[in-house]
Amino acid sequence: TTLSTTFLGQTFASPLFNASGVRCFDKDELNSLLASASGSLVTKSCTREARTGNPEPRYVATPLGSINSMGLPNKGYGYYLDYAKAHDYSKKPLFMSVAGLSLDDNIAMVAAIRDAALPAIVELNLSCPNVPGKPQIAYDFDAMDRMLAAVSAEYDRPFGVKMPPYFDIAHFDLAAEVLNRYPAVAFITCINSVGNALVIDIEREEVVIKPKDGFGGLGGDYVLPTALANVNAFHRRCPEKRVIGCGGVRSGEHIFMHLLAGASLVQVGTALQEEGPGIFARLNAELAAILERKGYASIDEVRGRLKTL
Ligand SMILES: CC(C)(C)CCc1c(C(=O)O)[nH]c(=O)[nH]c1=O
Repeated sequence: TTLSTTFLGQTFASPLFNASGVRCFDKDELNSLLASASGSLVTKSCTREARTGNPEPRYVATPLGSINSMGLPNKGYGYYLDYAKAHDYSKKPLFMSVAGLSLDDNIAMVAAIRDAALPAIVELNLSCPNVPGKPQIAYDFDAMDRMLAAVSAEYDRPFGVKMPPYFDIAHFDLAAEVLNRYPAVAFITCINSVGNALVIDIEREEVVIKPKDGFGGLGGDYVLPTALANVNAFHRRCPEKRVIGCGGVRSGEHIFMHLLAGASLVQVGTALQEEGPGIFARLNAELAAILERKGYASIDEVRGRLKTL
């Protein structure tokens, strides 16, 4: 059996890599992912200028996952573009995550990435903030449409989008309708963290993270069924596009679920943060054992095979 697959014309020895934001802040962390058994790596979502992000504690692990309100700390897009220019693409493909604070910032960043003419694959973070008082871009369908029209006009190559979870069938329909207007959107990464959760420490009778009164994005075991639903919903609605699964992956079995639901590649967030890049060797082995046991020759045969009753 083989874990290798091709995606946007590039070869991946394993379908597994980090979720953007996790262990990918600077070149040391990125090089640790490069040295790991992951099939790829993605950079921390970048903004035009470097950001320190929110005050700590801003990430906390819990028995069932994690909560975070990092506040987009990053080195600025130039740092990650330099990393992408120096990267050896024969080792493994590289994704760049972009999360501009405005449409103009996204345009400026993707134009610079375009001009660098690299094999790097852009993942546009649509959980990026909207104007104050309005929901994140991906929850404001007109704003998402305008953002994708502008970015796809500027960035004349295939790219992908990182989506927050949706919870209403009508929202799956509306979001997919917008995405299907843009053939340049070649893949959809589902899901980003489940927004604005609240974790409470009863001994201290306190929240556990400092920013936003303790409200933050949820990851880990809590989100696996929601992640699988979003992967499958967009897999069904966007047959011309690929889906990257993200959310709740901690074992080979979870990866297999994402593949059945329609994922082509699979990202690991909370479990990678907690276990470290060594997790990819463990997950590759667990996934290969499942494929062997079930008689699958490759992960491509599993994709989208989920049966309904
Ligand atoms: C939530 C934003 C700060 C607008 C984007 C960056 C981001 C963050 C973050 O930097 O707080 N955390 C996540 O779990 N997902 C994200 O996409």
